[in-house]
Amino acid sequence: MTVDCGGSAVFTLVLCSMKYFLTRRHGKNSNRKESKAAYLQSIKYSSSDLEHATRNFHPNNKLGEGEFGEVFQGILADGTEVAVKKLITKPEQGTQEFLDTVKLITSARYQNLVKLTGWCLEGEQKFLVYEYLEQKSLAQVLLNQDTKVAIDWGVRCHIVIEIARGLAHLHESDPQIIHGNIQASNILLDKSFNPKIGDYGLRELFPDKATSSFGPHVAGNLGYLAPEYFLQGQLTEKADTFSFGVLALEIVGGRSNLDRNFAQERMLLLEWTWKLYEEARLADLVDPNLGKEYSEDEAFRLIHVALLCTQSSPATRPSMSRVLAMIIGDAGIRVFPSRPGILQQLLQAPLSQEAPATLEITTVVDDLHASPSGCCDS
Ligand SMILES: Nc1ncnc2c1ncn2[C@@H]1O[C@H](COP(=O)(O)OP(=O)(O)OP(=O)(O)O)[C@@H](O)[C@H]1O
Repeated sequence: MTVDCGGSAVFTLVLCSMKYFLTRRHGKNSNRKESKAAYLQSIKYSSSDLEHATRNFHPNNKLGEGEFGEVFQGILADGTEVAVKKLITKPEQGTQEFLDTVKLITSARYQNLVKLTGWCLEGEQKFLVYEYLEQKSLAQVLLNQDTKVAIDWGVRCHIVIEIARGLAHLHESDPQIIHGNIQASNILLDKSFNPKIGDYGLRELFPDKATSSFGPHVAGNLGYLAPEYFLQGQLTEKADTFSFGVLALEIVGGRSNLDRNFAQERMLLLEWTWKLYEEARLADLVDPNLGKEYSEDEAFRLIHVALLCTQSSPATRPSMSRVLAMIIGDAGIRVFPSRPGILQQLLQAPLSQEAPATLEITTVVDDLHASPSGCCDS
């Protein structure tokens, strides 16, 4: 009897605590939703705010143009410097999709990601407002002959490590975000050369911007693309790993993944790296501008990891958190890479110094589509 009575008291107590816990959790969730909605409202701008900020989208304020639209430098009414992305969207791309994208981007907030500080939706006009990064993009400071600056070895290592950290964060966030377009122009640098990944979360808004549709813009970035993504549209986090590997080699080498100023065998960075790896001449890959001011151990480690990232088969590429651990020395590198992704081989065959890359690649892929056997498994 006593036991029964105690049992039912315990049962009631358990029920009450569960009810209390669930109510609190529900309360917390709805509070979180409300505060998120309030936050999104607080960073909403009108198009006239942005016109004011960018001097009516004056050409002198234009920072550049990418696959998602033009980017303008602006100063908001409170004096904050921003970069305003004027999205090219189709009328059928609805309000909800855009708002979902804004939510997704704001949810992924992290120190190594370019922060979204505002948005604007008016009719068919859609804008994203980002923090302004003073040093602009890695493509400008590392790869562009006219705008490049000297970046020492320590800073290069810092940049590679922080990009890896940012990508690992995107891949492990809930919901997962696959970038799909990691390249030097999407890595922005603040005044202390801390890198931040830009253009994340936009792939969902532009699902038809598959990289296999050729535009002159896309063709310029082909060297970053994992073969399975380029040829079959298979986008997983391992496609980002591949692009990261190519980017890491660019940072070590101080050159673009495709540089027609070099002789044929050096034109494609990934092919050239593989050749040097096989011949045990990895020091020849390191940017000659660094002279002897770099650590050979660190450079070889980075190159080794980059080759693992660019393996043909996505399954054999490491996750980004593993990549990070290997780069910073928290995990050993126990695997030897084999020849990297097949796309490089496809590109190399018809590549010449004069012909435009788009046509050459289209021809190669047309041939592949005509052939009955798959190419990515080989
Ligand atoms: N937040 C920012 N701060 C400073 N400059 C920026 C910022 N965002 C973009 N830019 C500049 O605008 C240019 C265009 O950026 P955008 O992201 O639209 O295109 P992209 O990176 O060149 O190409 P893609 O669309 O293929 O990624 C960049 O190269 C960079 O110089």
